[in-house]
Amino acid sequence: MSCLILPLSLSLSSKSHQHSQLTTNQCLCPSLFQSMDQATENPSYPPLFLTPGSHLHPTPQPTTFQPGPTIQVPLLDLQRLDTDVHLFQSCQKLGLIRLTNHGVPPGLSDRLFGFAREILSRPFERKVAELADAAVKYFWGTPAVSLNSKEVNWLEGLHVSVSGLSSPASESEFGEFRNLAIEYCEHMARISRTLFNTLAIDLNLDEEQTTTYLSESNGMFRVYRYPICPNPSSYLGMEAHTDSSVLTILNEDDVGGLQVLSEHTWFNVVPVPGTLIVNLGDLFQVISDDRYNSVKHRVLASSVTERISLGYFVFPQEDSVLRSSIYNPFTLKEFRAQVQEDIMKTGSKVGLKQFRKEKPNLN
Ligand SMILES: O=C(O)CCC(=O)C(=O)O
Ligand SMILES: [Fe+2]
Repeated sequence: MSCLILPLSLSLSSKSHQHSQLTTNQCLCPSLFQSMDQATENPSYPPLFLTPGSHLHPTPQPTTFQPGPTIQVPLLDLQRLDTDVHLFQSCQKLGLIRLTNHGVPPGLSDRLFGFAREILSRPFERKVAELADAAVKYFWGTPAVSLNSKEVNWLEGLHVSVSGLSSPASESEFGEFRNLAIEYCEHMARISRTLFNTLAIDLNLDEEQTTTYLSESNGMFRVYRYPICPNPSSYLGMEAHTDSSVLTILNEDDVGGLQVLSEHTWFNVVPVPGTLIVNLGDLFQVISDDRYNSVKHRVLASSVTERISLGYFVFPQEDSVLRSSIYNPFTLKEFRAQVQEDIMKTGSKVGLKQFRKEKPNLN
């Protein structure tokens, strides 16, 4: 029997999530009702994610999402990068590495995870009210604060720009969280700079490019919570995407769910405590003339356990022109504008294809 969830009106922009222009849905699927106890009347969950009986449940995707085989992510020691011949090959092949010996104190990560959990488990209405105009922004149902995705992403999160963290507006409610986030982002900046400087050697970047193609002050920090999902084969925690950054650093709890696409297969990335995952973003692919790969990834939803992860994204200087033999020159600002325009038009990110000098032959 197919599971019927009948949305009468569901417009999947982040605005529509927030104002719930959703009317009655009816779900006739018994298995969903069985999962109800877990997912359910959690007052901290966005109404969009409440149980099928809540009348606000969105339409499931037609595709089914499943765990895949496990991938061995190359493990690199941040203290030994110079001598680690595997760095370039690892990044080129998969676009993903695991970092050990990265110097982030375990206590700092633990406290940040603790705060993230505490803030996100506040009642939904409180999160919305407190974070409406705050430097720390709350979002749900979409992969990022300003992305109007056509898919429902089974997640909620906090978004803050590194420059926003130092603004006085972020102090009050989030004092302690903010202090930890500042300290954490300083570590992220150090790690991304160390990695980028090493990779820059292989890219033959000159001094100016090495400086301007990575701007630590232009970083972004997000905390994600992936709520329990009654029907995880029909929804993704985060939809498949490549990151728009130069580099992304992920720190996850032990729940798992991250998957990467390699040779047409979705592989599970199994959490390894104490390590960080680094993935290359679109802008790294550009400045490497496609020698390095911006890896496609996604996050599975879970019907059993909530998942928390921390994401740090680093970008070039806003007005720095990225040059490549394969792509037309563009700035970060132009790239972001194009991504937003594509999402508005098509419901998803088109990405680097838009900037290619020679568009791929579609025939
Ligand atoms: O939560 C995760 O592990 C992945 C997050 C992610 O892909 C992103 O923020 O772009
Ligand atoms: Fe991502």
